[in-house]
Amino acid sequence: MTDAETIERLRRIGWRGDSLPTDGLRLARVVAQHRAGYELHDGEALFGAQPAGHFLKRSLDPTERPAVGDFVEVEAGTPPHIVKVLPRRTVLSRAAAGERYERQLIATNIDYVLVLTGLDGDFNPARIERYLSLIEGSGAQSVVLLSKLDTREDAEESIAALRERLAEGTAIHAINGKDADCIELLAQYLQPGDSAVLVGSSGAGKSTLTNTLLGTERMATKAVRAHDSRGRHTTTHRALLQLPSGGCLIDTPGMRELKLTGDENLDLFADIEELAEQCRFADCGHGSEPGCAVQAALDSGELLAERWRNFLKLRDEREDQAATLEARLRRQRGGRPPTRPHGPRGSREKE
Ligand SMILES: Nc1nc2c(ncn2[C@@H]2O[C@H](COP(=O)(O)OP(=O)(O)OP(=O)(O)O)[C@@H](O)[C@H]2O)c(=O)[nH]1
Ligand SMILES: [Zn+2]
Repeated sequence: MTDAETIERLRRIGWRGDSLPTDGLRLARVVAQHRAGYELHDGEALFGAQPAGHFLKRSLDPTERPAVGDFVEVEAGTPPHIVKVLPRRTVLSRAAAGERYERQLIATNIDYVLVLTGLDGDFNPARIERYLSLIEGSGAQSVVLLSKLDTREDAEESIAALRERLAEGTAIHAINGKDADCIELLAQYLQPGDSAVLVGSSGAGKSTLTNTLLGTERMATKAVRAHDSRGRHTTTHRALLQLPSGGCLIDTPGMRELKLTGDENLDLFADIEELAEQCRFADCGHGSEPGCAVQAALDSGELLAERWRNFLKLRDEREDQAATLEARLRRQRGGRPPTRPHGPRGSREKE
């Protein structure tokens, strides 16, 4: 195969570079990670690989290890070894409090995260908001897809409420995942070289939409998938789907549901942060303190109670996680209190 052909193949699975590695190394994309190793795709076929020794050092920041979505340089061998991870253009990650505080990569080099929610019983604007906050800052663009439009006659109301709630300019499309019209509608996010992931809770319609996008190249049905999950080989066939539109869909178990834990970015609530800055006390708890701008906004209706509750929920989760982590670190240090980077906070009135 000529270099031009190899480059063409790699471009089709999302690579943006223009020169191939030398020294007999080849380029490939990580499409799945198993306990036993990595599953790679070179634009033509899948193959297994192991990480080179330097990726296994305990001292290595885990985010520097190969992750799903990465383009990597591979050394031939039995098995082949991943020797280098190329720079990432986007990084989807979440905070993980394990043995030590670390960031856990979900996927890299993803251009679009399609957040799918059914307009049926599954419809939950707060959950959509939390998905978006997880994606925010990753470099990937989020696209909200509302499936099962065909099952609702009054969907307009739900869609309008959601639009009102999400940041202006957020892409929102209501679809019937079984209808081939989706192909054209979503083509803008699945252009040649684009990488997308489809996330959403069970039953939202991810497989249905994937099948529609694949057209004739049908994906395994639910029954078949249950069977497939036992055999690694067949499961990995689904890991990277090249769509007729030219884009590719990375579909790895575990990514589909993008667990909503960790330090979701709170930037989506910038308006609330701004409000809080106007409170009289710098450490206002936004309860019954005099001069609380948040309470005033809630009273006047400027701030919706539900939005405020969502903000608190997200913040509490983050604080819980930080506290758990701190306690664990303290135990490891033998009970000494943590050293704080800043002094104690008192009730300071703002100047
Ligand atoms: N009427 C209608 N039904 C849909 C639509 N999308 C999905 N469904 C149905 O909803 C059910 C669940 O769809 P799936 O595609 O299996 O959902 P999933 O998100 O892949 O679910 P998991 O595999 O559990 O993660 C199926 O019975 C689909 O036929 C839609 O747009 N309209
Ligand atoms: Zn306040």
